[in-house]
Amino acid sequence: MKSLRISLSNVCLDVDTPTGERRRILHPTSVSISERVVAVVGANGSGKSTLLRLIAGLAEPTSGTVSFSPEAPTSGFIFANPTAQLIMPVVGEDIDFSLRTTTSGRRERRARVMQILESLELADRVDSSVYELSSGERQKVALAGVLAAEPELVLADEPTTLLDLRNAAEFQRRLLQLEVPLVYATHDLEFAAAAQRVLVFDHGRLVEDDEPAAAIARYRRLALRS
Ligand SMILES: Nc1ncnc2c1ncn2[C@@H]1O[C@H](COP(=O)(O)OP(=O)(O)OP(=O)(O)O)[C@@H](O)[C@H]1O
Repeated sequence: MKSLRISLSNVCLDVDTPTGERRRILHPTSVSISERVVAVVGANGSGKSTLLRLIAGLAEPTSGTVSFSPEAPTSGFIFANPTAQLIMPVVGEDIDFSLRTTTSGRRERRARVMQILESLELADRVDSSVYELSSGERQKVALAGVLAAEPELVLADEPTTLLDLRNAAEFQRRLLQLEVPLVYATHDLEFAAAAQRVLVFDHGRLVEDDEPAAAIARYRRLALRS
């Protein structure tokens, strides 16, 4: 696996509120990540998605820099709600669409789509509407779509929130076994514990950055304090 370092240097993000005020949703944050699997935890509204969006380039810092070494990776973003990211209405077409960035031959793509769906035990759904799938199945198709584009970095924002216990466990296992770096935000502390490093956010600030047990213990204290 290629090594990748993600560096945030004094990154701040301010947004305009509907009342015309400026609000700081990420306070100056500096962090350097080179572990393969990093989890981000924190209360609702603490800044987890903001961090992922900044890393993915979906948001621009108000000040500070986000940089990558040796170079900026192509990234795939997995959202909590897969319906938001499925592009095509039919399962096979959605994966085919993602494969267009890596595979030009139509027949070759079809074979790859079938191979991917077989690995997900969804081969019989190739011609189904994505809307007929269960949340778990849809999330698996969304992941397959993201991975089909062969991203060099995967960012996942609460990817198992909609899934039942079995599907969440299976989906988490798949994510953790990826061969590219993974940064994920989650409220599932068992899932967070499977990372190599955990970042804890609180009110738009990075307040802890440690190995999972210590970081999660800190987050529990913080969350249950009041
Ligand atoms: N475009 C925006 N405009 C205004 N406020 C925003 C915008 N994006 C995020 N925020 C605010 O920034 C704060 C942090 O949001 P963020 O989505 O990063 O939180 P989070 O930790 O991912 O929360 P959750 O666990 O609820 O998903 C929240 O208070 C949110 O309302």
